Amino acid sequence: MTLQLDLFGADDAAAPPAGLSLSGRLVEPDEDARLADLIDATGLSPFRFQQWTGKRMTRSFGWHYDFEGGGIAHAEPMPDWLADIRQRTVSAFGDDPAHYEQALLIRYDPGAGIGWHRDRPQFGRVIGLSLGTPATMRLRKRSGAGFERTSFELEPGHAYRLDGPARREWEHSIVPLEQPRWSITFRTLA
Ligand SMILES: O=C(O)CCC(=O)C(=O)O
Ligand SMILES: [Fe+2]
Repeated sequence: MTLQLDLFGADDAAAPPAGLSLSGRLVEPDEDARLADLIDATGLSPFRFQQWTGKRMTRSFGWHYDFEGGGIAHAEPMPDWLADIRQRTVSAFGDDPAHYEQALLIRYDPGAGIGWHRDRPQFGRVIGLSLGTPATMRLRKRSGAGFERTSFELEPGHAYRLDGPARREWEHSIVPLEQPRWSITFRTLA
């Protein structure tokens, strides 16, 4: 797995964080659209956190993080098409697909993004597949009074993996887009 350094923004001061890896193309454009349809057909619901309702639409399989209760609980098993895409995506990074027990499907409609966060500590490594419009994932890590920052392109049909410092020390976010984007993220349990 080679890191595609040209995908990193030229203005970013920081080197790519340790623990971030990017795949090559795993999904061709015609299949990209088919996967987006399959995601939509699962019955997505607006992300909710306390009184906030996000603009992004989500559905979890395997395990579900309950933002109200603050823990994880079993969710419906992954359908076959999702287990197939997990096989392809996770094995591209040399990992065992069976270890990635959670899948989160997201559709970002125009105007929807995801704010600065680290994924919940109940989860371990994260592998994400991007579909639809290209986007930029921003990364930041506290450094003195400010932040060290970097970013990379989320190319449709390509995947990223967050482990080590990229997973545990850096926060990530995606700016709202004008065209829809879908993602499938797989997580191990911590
Ligand atoms: O859409 C993505 O690729 C990232 C989603 C994300 O950061 C999350 O669900 O924690
Ligand atoms: Fe995340």
